[in-house]
Amino acid sequence: MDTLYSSTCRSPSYSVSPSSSSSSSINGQNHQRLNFSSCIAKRVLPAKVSFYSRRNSHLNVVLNQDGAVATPVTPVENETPFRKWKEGLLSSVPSTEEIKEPASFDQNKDESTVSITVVGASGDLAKKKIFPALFALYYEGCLPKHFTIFGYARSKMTDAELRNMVSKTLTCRIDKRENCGEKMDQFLKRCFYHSGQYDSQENFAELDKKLKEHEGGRVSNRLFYLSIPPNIFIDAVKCASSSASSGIGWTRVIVEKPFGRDSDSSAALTKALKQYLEEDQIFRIDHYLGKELVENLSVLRFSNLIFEPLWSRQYIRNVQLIFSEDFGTEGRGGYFDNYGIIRDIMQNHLLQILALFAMETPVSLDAEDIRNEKVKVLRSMRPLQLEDVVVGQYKSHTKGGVTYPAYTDDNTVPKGSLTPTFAAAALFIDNARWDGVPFLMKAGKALHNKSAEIRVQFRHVPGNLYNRNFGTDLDRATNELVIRVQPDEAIYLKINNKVPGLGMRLDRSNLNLHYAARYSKEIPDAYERLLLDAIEGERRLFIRSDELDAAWSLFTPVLKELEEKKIIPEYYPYGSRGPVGAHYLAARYKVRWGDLSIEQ
Ligand SMILES: NC(=O)C1=CN([C@@H]2O[C@H](COP(=O)(O)OP(=O)(O)OC[C@H]3O[C@@H](n4cnc5c(N)ncnc54)[C@H](OP(=O)(O)O)[C@@H]3O)[C@@H](O)[C@H]2O)C=CC1
Ligand SMILES: O=C1O[C@H](COP(=O)(O)O)[C@@H](O)[C@H](O)[C@H]1O
Repeated sequence: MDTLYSSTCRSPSYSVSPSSSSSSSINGQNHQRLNFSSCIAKRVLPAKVSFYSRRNSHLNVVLNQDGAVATPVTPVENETPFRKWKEGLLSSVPSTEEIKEPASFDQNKDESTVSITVVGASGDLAKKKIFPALFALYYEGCLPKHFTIFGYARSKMTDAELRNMVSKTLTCRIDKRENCGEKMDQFLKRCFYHSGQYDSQENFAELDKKLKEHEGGRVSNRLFYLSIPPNIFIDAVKCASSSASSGIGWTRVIVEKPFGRDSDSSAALTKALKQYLEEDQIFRIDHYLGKELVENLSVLRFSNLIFEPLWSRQYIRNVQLIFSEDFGTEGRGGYFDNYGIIRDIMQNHLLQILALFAMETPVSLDAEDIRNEKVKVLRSMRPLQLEDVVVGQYKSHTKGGVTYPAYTDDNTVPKGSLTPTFAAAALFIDNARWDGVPFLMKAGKALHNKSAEIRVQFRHVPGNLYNRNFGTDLDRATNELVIRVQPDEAIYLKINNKVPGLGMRLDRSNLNLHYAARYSKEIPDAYERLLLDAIEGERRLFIRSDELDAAWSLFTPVLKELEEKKIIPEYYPYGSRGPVGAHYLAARYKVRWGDLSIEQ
């Protein structure tokens, strides 16, 4: 059978049965070959994808490798999500956005525009990630025909100055360099700038006027990316929604973390956002969900028979989620000191990975089905205890004649700050699948390497015939699955193997899927995937408010305790492997950190 592709195309009027999973099963009479260059066609999705999860402004088709084959079944205007829901064909109520969307939108798809406004365009994230990701999408042909990008910030800049700033950060795909300079020029011509205050209705109304000029009377869809400090989120949302939202078409807002600093502040932020936006207009970004290997977690688990049966307390001894960076917080100390590593990395990135890893099989790949399962995991987690947390902070260290600073050497960090730059925690999911299995997390700045990985340590083989070949250290003989999220993406499984020869010597070897060796294509940056999803209205990789509440409920009590009791962090040298307390914590649950073993 052909590889199945699911695609969203721009032509109206046809829809396809999800069960049409091969060209032979497609109604013979009305085959149509569609020409399109939509980037989505290049994204392979499993056949059983929920075909109504995407916006009704797109046509979903079943494709073979070299093109699209669609069966016209029912005109799209008769198949709005609202109607499908009423007819019992959708499991969840369609979003207000979907209900509001005018029927004519589909017919005018080619004539609609998308305007992307980067609020805080002069800042670090915009330069480092957002503009380069937008260019990469353009480069790959993933942006709609009519699109405009606006930078918005207080800094005074002309369009030319913005373009100059942006151009310094653009790069071309290493696997496709042709016409790169030309593409950059074309992209930059679509970038504009408007200077304004974040709390000025007047300034946002000026932006609205400029956007309208570019939209040229077409159906206009608007995406605002809030790349600004959190204390000005609400002002910006208020002004954008009342003075610059789209009159016809959708308006969406991507909100960057941090989403509050505890349960109360997060709930207050959500409440304030919802004064101006519906939940389905809010796209809370966690860029780890856009990383290739994090997205692959569900594929690995749900489309390979060999993993899913092992995915429980019956076979898994412990799961480790490890994040480390080999640089400190220099330059971001002002932000970081108010948050610390638990809020910066654990409560969001690592916890999101844990939820995806541990969730039950969702009903479908629909955003709501996946998020429903994730939230169940988060709500099944045992409250985190202070004794299950270790905190550390890096101190100055001199190596090879170079002196690396302590966390508190940064001028923007208060002297004597106790903010953790390292933390380790033992978490438990009190449900039938994971009862008693420790989920260990570890995250730190200024460590010996930069990496993010998931390690799954399996149980011992009962009555193992080869036990005597392993000596006394049976833990070393257990299987371990490693999902290396970054750098140098890989999935490898440590197995025991006979060393070739006449004797019976065993060693541990890796069954290794090394991405650089297997795939020639460059892996897209997480922000590319997430921006594209936001443009398409795909919410699967964004955080829903109940997920956020559950994540904060887990960490808020322990964060409060750490702060109230003024727990002194364990100091570790810059560039080291972190505080020794992390080993004691793991040992309490009979776990050894996999990243610290000799053979990793
Ligand atoms: N940088 C990163 O790597 C990451 C950032 N984030 C989040 O993304 C968002 C943006 O981050 P980043 O670009 O680093 O932030 P910046 O500190 O660079 O701020 C972005 C822009 O906001 C404006 N700004 C900064 N401080 C204030 C202030 N006190 N009052 C009003 N405006 C201000 C400035 O523009 P102007 O003065 O021109 O108006 C600045 O260029 C934040 O929420 C951050 O937490 C999340 C993950 C990673
Ligand atoms: O959200 C954040 O992530 C970065 C790490 O992201 P990565 O994609 O480079 O791994 C981290 O440095 C930063 O402190 C944190 O706010």
